[in-house]
Amino acid sequence: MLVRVAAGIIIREQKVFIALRKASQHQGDLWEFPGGKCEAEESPEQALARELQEECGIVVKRSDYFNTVSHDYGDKQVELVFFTVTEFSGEARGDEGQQVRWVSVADLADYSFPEANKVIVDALLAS
Ligand SMILES: Nc1nc2c([nH]c(=O)n2[C@H]2C[C@H](O)[C@@H](COP(=O)(O)OP(=O)(O)OP(=O)(O)O)O2)c(=O)[nH]1
Ligand SMILES: [Mg+2]
Repeated sequence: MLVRVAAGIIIREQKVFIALRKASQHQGDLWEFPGGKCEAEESPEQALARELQEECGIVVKRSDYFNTVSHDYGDKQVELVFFTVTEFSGEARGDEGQQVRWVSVADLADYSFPEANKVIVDALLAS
């Protein structure tokens, strides 16, 4: 099963917004950049905007392509399209009951992310 996912690296005042995946979800109990699966006929940008509104309650005003990561989890193959989100309206929150946090880029090293995120987190830490 190959799924295409759009995820947002939401940045405000040098901090990044991350969310904890629910234990019951795939790659559960790990931190993520919020986002979700692209529906048929939906571009990654459109999926990103929809998912961030649903999961975090924000309206994306500016997103920029960051990187694409393909990863095989064995039970699931994902193509993750990451965007930075630097302008949005609303206050980012966990609208699906998920724990959320604004963390400084350097502190991302203290959080456990799914394996596919390693290259992204490393790139942010090096930036
Ligand atoms: N959103 C997000 N998903 C990630 C990240 N890293 C990573 O490996 N994934 C994987 C976990 C999942 O297999 C898939 C994303 O699925 P999802 O659970 O967010 O999808 P969704 O929001 O549409 O949720 P659902 O309808 O399946 O509940 O991508 C990440 O940083 N953010
Ligand atoms: Mg999601």
